[in-house]
Amino acid sequence: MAAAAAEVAAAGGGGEMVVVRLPPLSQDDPLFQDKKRILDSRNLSCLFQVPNSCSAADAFKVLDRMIQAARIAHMDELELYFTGDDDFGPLSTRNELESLNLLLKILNTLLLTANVGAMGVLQVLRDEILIRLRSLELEDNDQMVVQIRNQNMEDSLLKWGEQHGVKTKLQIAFFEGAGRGMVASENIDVGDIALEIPESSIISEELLCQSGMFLALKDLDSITTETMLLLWSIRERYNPSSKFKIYFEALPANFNTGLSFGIDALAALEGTLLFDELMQARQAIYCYGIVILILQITIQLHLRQQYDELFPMLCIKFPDIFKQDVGKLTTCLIPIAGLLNHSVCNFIPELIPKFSFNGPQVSPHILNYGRVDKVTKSLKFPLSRPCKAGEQCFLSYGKHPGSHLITFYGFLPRDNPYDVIPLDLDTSVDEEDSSSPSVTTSQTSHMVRGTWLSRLRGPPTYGLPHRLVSHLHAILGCNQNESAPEADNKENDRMVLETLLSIFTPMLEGLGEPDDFDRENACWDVNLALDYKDLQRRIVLSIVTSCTSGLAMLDS
Ligand SMILES: C[S@@+](CC[C@H](N)C(=O)[O-])C[C@H]1O[C@@H](n2cnc3c(N)ncnc32)[C@H](O)[C@@H]1O
Repeated sequence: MAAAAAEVAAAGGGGEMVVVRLPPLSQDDPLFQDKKRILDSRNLSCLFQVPNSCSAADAFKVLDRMIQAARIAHMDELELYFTGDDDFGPLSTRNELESLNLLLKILNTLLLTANVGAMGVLQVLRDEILIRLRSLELEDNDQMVVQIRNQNMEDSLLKWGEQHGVKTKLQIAFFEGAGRGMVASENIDVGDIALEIPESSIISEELLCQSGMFLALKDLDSITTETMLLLWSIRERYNPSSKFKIYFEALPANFNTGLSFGIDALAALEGTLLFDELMQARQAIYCYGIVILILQITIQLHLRQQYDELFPMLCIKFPDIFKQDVGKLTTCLIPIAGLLNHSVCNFIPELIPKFSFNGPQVSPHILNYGRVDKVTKSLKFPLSRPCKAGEQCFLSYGKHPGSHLITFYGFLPRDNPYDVIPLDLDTSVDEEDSSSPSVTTSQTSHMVRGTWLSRLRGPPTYGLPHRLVSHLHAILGCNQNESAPEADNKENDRMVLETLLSIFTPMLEGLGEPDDFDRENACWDVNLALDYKDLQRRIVLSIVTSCTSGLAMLDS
């Protein structure tokens, strides 16, 4: 947070004001214009003033506006696309966690230097944010099932970590369907550091640079950091005196991901987006594999096999790590932190009707961990929301759709807001033709997702994305008009819903009926492929159902 010093300004009536500044929107943000438009339409800026002497109720009114501004600043592309301009939020757990944590950080910084007058109101604001963050705990009533297993290897790994300066409030446990994960060994609050890994225990390019292998490889043309890390890891894995011996021994014996799908699983996926994604990823690996094979001859190691084994692990990228501090490093292996399981940012429970899925409804505890602390020379994993003793602590691997998570990690989360189906409408209209200036009707790339994630089911959008609906109104030449007779507007809605039905009904038919498969005896990859197909079917079916019930509403 840039210069969030305690600022106190004189108010008109002689009283004093606390000034809270949010970071201005970055002009480099591709969503800058959209965000600015929404902020302006709500008369919000990044500057807020709260009189020192105001009541808690008045302070909360300003806080609500601060939170609104923070939510808009943290909107991602999907939230912008799926959220109507009049949706004040909360928009998603991720958005809410990021927004509240930003405000908490600003208020904590202000409190460090605040005068006595400002202290009271700042504390009221900070406490309210903590209450809101702690209330997100309520979601964790349905965790993954713990399994009792021999975990000598995992205990050795934690002991190894301790000896190498790792500090942690987490233990390792086994979970049904997810392998190992990390569990809070005590109550950990918002902002507490759950895990701290010294830079010297991270397998990164810097470590590589200190090895003899780096000297041998660095002059090879087009060798990437990932390849060098891979080669280093393969050799180090069999080095009996390696500092990382225990870490390598504790790696999973096999990685079951989409990249290792067999022919039956691929056949089940034919015609889906995941099929295309898997083919592309395999192609990329094939090219990458050629580089490896050349190197294999050069350094005479039996690489291919280990390459296949290690590739997914090496795919675990931490793109933000070292961003500011070291600059170029992007990929690294982080012992112990690599045991944190992923949770998608589910929606806030009161907003998501739980009729669609009955599985675990959890959201990540760790969202931001991207920087090596220059002072402590360690990578810290602070909590963005509390984790109670005994509960699994989840990390967000990023805003990934299910297809990506299957391809590289081998699992498919439920209720993932990033599971969207892209829709290319190849007609565009001049924006001037649109009666609604807030909608980019020339945008032809649209998308849909499960309509169970929408708050609005009735007109004007019937649970469908407002941008898509507005675009269709425009290209069908049937824009809504408040002064037109109701029957005309209904007819316009009908045209849009029927057009959508004509797109999605064949798509649903193309996905076929749910397979009458003996799931119990099917291989893991076929089951995962079928889960994915079921999810696609459920998304498309929800669109068809929303259109059909919209048409029924228009009839009634
Ligand atoms: C970085 S590792 C996490 C530790 C891993 N569970 C282990 O036993 O080593 C990533 C792998 O954990 C599993 N995983 C992570 N999050 C999961 C989730 N929410 N559901 C199911 N499996 C998950 C997947 O197998 C994934 O490839």
